[in-house]
Amino acid sequence: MRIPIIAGNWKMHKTIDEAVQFVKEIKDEVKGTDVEVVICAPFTLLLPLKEAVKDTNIKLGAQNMHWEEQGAFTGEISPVMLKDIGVDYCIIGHSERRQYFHETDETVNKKVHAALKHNIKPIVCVGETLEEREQGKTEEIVKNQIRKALAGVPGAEVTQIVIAYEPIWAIGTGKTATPEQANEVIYQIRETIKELYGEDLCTEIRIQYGGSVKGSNAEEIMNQEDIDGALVGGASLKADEFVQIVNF
Ligand SMILES: O=C(CO)COP(=O)(O)O
Repeated sequence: MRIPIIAGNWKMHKTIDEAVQFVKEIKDEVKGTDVEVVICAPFTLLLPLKEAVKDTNIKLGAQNMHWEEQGAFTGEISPVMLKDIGVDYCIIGHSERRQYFHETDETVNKKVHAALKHNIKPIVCVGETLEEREQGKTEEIVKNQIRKALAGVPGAEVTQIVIAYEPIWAIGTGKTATPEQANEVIYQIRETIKELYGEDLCTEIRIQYGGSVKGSNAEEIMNQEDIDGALVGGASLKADEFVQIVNF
């Protein structure tokens, strides 16, 4: 039985006051849910949010991390630092990081290993561009990203990982993949996990969809057989919209 996970990815948004206020507004509204609720916030908000989510069912995630524990890496944040705050999750390999900050399949893999070592659950993002989809390469691209992201991860740890399928053409564009399109690729991802880790583990691992998820389409997406949750960008910034998605 996979517990669905709905995670907000706030990207580069919100001040401390806004973040704390957001938690105040949603905490009673989401406490009855059966899904796991996560907010992935900018680094500056993690400590105040940790305090704000105390005694709630809301978990905390970061949006990136370095793979080293410490060192001369100006501007970076390590898994040790995130664990020190008490972060539960970290998004790894978001397409915006791949596109704007030179994240590669290799650095994604290093970060996945580092996160697992420090008991931070990685939310690993994969997804194709519009051009790749139009060329019929979606499956090949996504399967390849999965194999490289998980390289060297033992079966005993793989179910700690959450995978987020985020077609790049659906991020922030208002263009959602149809629930069937999303489910089809997520099914293929599960097949890849099956090839790598066998039948049991592939039915345990959670795979989210991300890309223009909002209150009005959350239910049809979440009702798909292989989709175990959502990674929500823009709509996770508005308290009422995020509550609606969590309570789909
Ligand atoms: O990138 C996303 C979540 O990580 C999706 O963003 P939007 O929900 O704004 O399309």
